Parts: sequence; structure tokens; C-alpha cells
Amino acid sequence: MWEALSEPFRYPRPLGKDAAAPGSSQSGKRAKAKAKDWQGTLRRIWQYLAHRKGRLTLVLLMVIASSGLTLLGPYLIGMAIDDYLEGPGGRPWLLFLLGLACVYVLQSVVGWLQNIWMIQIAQEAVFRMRTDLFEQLHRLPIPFFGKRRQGDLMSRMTNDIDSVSSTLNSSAIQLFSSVLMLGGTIVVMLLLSPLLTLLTFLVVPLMALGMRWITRRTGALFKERQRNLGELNGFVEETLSGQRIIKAFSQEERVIHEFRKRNERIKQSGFWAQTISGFIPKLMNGLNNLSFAIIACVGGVLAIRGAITVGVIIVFVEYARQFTRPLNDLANQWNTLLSAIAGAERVFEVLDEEKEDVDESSAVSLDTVSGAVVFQEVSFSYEEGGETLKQISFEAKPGETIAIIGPTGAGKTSLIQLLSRFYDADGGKITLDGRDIQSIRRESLRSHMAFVLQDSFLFEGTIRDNIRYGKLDATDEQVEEAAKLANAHSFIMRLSGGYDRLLIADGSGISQGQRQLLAIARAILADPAILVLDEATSSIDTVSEIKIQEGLKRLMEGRTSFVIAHRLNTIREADRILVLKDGRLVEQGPHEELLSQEGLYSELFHGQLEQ
Ligand SMILES: Nc1ncnc2c1ncn2[C@@H]1O[C@H](COP(=O)(O)OP(=O)(O)OP(=O)(O)O)[C@@H](O)[C@H]1O
Repeated sequence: MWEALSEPFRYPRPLGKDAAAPGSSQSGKRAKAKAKDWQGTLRRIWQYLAHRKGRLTLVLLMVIASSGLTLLGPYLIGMAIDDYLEGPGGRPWLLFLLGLACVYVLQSVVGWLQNIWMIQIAQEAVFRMRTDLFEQLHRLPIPFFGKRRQGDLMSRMTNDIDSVSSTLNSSAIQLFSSVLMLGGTIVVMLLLSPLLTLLTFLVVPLMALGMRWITRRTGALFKERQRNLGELNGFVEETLSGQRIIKAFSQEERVIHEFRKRNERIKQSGFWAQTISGFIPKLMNGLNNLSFAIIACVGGVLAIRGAITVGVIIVFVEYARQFTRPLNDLANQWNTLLSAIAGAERVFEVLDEEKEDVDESSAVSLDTVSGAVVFQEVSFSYEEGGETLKQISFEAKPGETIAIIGPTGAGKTSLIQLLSRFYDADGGKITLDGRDIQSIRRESLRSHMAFVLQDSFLFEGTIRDNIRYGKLDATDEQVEEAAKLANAHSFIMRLSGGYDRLLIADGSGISQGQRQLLAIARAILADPAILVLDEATSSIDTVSEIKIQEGLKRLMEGRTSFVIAHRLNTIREADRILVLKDGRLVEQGPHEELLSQEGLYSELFHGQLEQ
């Protein structure tokens, strides 16, 4: 029966991914990542549950006890009725009723225990799954995030995990108890009357066919709904974080219209998934009533002929109901289960992505570095076919300042991404202190670097905490010292609350220049050997500008600094200027030398830079 019900259900393959069949010959990580099938997903959910085997055994015992008690109830009712009909002198039917009361009380207690324990196991499993997902999200490489919307990832963390959670809490146990009840009821029915049992079974093929028709359609719809939900969340996240731009360009109406369209898609898939799966209980009810009628008619005739007692008919009617009830339950739980599997699959999809540190077993950690960086014929592209950086070679001695300039899209940011190993080069070699950076643990490499980017991210927390992000164990004095060196101290002291001023929602409430000063303080506190700066293109008022320049100067002292430079001063004072164009390093050298070459640099300098 179970086989018959489960057989027709097949998940559609996820879009754009050719999933391998379970048990395919591929081995290792890729095979695991590709095996997108519902059985595999169920197996993995089971692994999360199996952490509490002892508890789980207890729950199983409770389910067995509860099923046994449920089977006992109708039997006692039938006995009591037969004894009552026999009239005085028969067995004390009141005793049966008393027994029945005990059975019901016990059933409630057992049900309650089974519920509590299962919720506990389920919550722990979901807790572990959620933790795994969060940890994984923080171990995935930057390119992964480039391909996905944040909101969709958020949706996996919330909606998808939630749907797994609610299913594990109740449906999983109900499914198991339904299967048990089904087996138990069939056995007792056969013992009571094989003929009536056969008649009851008449409806089973109809049920199987109906379920097959329904689940074929709903499986794909539930998956589509989860995907649509993820996409909608991605869209909402994007529009909320881009509020200023949306308002500035008066795009509210268009955004609302787009939202309506996406919301409509969820409504459609949700509507059809729920409507079609809503047929399940109706179908079951109809067939239930049909089997009831058959038993009542045939049972009545048999009783009149004296072949069976009235008590047996009543027991049988009750059992027939109990026989279809687990089927009914199974059918009802089916759609919850489908949406949970769809959710779990989306969670496992992220868990199966390759982590950033997957091949770092042989990599080393560096305690101290002097900051000598060499690029040797480095090539790189984001996508196959294109070449973002072509054969870049240069050298930065410890403490030198390297200015990187070039037209937009020339590859300046990409060069920095390679240095910090957010991406890895396709060809050539980058060394730090003579060691290939591929052989250095990413965490260790980045701990020797600090970044001051145009848009420095501030976390919710106090100003002090935000500066301390550069070095978590820094004392309050060290934080203030860094802020003073960064020229941030005076503005912080003018804020109400000073260092304890709470910044919310990515530091709204402080100016762009002030954010940069905080980022500089953060970097000073981190005290790295290598510094990466992305100079702001937008002009800030002169006083702030001078303060930032001073702060940066102090920060850059004694460190190898890579500056995506826009200010003439920075470029002039750099030890070496790298001029990029279309991914090629076309010129390099100090300002005067490049000027005298009268190439692209001198052209840029006399054109844009001079302005
Ligand atoms: N994540 C990405 N995926 C694919 N292509 C990318 C990605 N990031 C950048 N590119 C492409 O790589 C090229 C170099 O981009 P990069 O950001 O390094 O330029 P840039 O010199 O820093 O430009 P800008 O001065 O405008 O910041 C561009 O053509 C860009 O379109």
C-alpha cells in the first residue's frame, strides 16, 4: 500500500541542474551535491533526527502503545454491546465500559508523551540544521553570493527551515503511526471477518489511483511555490535595501507593480498546490462513506442470517473507519510532507555547495608577514571565455604604496579580489613574502590585511563595537587610541553617547565621511601588514577630506598599501602606479617616470586626473 502510494511521486529536477540518479556511479562531493531526489532528502532529514536515538526509540514505543490502545477501544465497545444485547445473566458489560474508559485515558497520556518527546527531537534536529546552514553560509566563497539573492538565502534560512520544523513536529510521527495503525487494523479485521475485510479493501485501488493523480501534480507545485517564495523574498530584500534609490528615481509604482506580479505567482502556485491537495480529504471521505455503506449492508444481511453478531458489525464499522483514517491522515500529511521535502532540499542544496576552505588541509598559517607581494603573469576571468585580467606582473616591496588606476571596468577591483583570495587566479602566481598565497590559509592571509572600502559596512551596535571589529580583544583604550589616530575621536565625542552611541541599520545617522573615519580606525586597530583602500569617488567637504587624508596617511605608514586611487595626491605620492586597461597592465612605475613615457598615464593625467 505504502509502496503503491509513494511510487508515483517523483520530484521534478531543479531548474538548470542536471541531477544524477540516486546511487549513480559518480563518487565524492559532486555526486552528493547532485543527488537531488526525495528519498535522499528524507534520508538526510533522518540523519538529523537520528542524533537522539534513545528518545526516538521511546517515541516509537509510545506510538506502538498508542496504536495498540486505539485498536483495543472498538473491540471493547463491540463486546459491551453484545453482552448488553444478551440481557441479564450475561457478562458484566459495565466492566467493559470501565475498561474502555481506562483505555482512553491511557491513550491520551501516551499520546501526550509521544508528542512532547517528538517535538523535542524535532526542535533539536531543526536547531542543528539551522546552525549547519548558517555556518555553511559563512564558509561559502564570495562567488557563491554573487550568484544568489540574499533574500532567497534568507528564505532558505527561515521559510524552508520552518516548513521542515512544522512537519517534523507532528506530521512525521503521524505518518509512522498511520502506517502502524493500518497494519494493525488489517490484521484484526481479517481475524474478525475475512469477507467483510475483502469488501472494505474494494476501495483501496480507487484511493491509490486518486492519490497518484493528485500527488503527481502537487509535488511539482509545492516545489515551485517554495522557489517563488524565495524569489519574492529576494526581491523584497533588494527593494528594502535600495529604498533610497527607489525613492530618488520615483520607482515606487514600478516596484509595487513588480511585487504584485511576483506575489501573484506565489498565489497561483500556492492556490493550485493547496486546491489539488485539498481534494485528498474529500476523496478519502467519499471512499470512506462508500466502504461504510458496503459494510453496513453486507454486515446487516450476515447478522440477520445469524452469521455474525451485531457487536462484530459495530466493531467492524469502527475498524473500517480506523482503516481509512490512517490512509486519510497519510493523505492529509502528504502535502505538508511534500512542502517540507521541498524546503529541506533547498537547505541541503546550500549545504552541498563547496566550502571556501575545502582544500586547505595542507595550507599554512602565517604568524607575521612583512608584506612583500608579487604578481607573476596572473590571469583571471569571472566566467569561462572572458578574460578580466591578463598576464599581470608587478612587485610591491614591504611598506610600499601601490596606486591602481585605469578606466572603469579595467579590472582594478578584480585585482584586489585576487590578492585577498575572494577569487582565485586562473593562471600565474601571487606570492606573499615569497610564498604562493594559494598555500596560505585564507583566514590567515586575510588576518594580515585590512580593507577600507568606499562603502564601509557598519553593524548594529555601538561605535566602540564597530571599531573593535578590527580586533575583537582590543581594550577600550586601544579603541580610542585608534580612533584618535584615524581622526575619528573628535566627531565621536561630539555625538551624544560618544563611543557608546548605538548605530542601527547599517550606521544610518552618521555621514559618509564619518563612516570612512570609523573604517580607518577599524583598520588601524587591526594593524595589518597589508592594506587595501578603495578611495571614495564622491567628493567630501574639504575639512573632512583633510581629516580622512591625515587618518589614511597614518594608517598607511609602514604597511604595503594597495590603493584604487582617484585622488591626484595619492597617485603622485605612490611608490608605484599600476595603469590598467581592459584587464592589461599597460604601464607601471612612479609618477614622474610614467609622465615622461607619454603613454596612457600621461594621457589620463593631463585629461581627467588634472581636473
Ligand atoms: N562578479 C562578477 N562577475 C562577472 N563579471 C564581473 C564581476 N565583477 C566584475 N566583473 C567584470 O570584470 C571587469 C572588471 O571589473 P572590475 O570591477 O575589476 O573593474 P574596475 O576597474 O574596478 O572598475 P570600476 O572603476 O568601475 O570599479 C568588468 O568588465 C566587470 O564587468
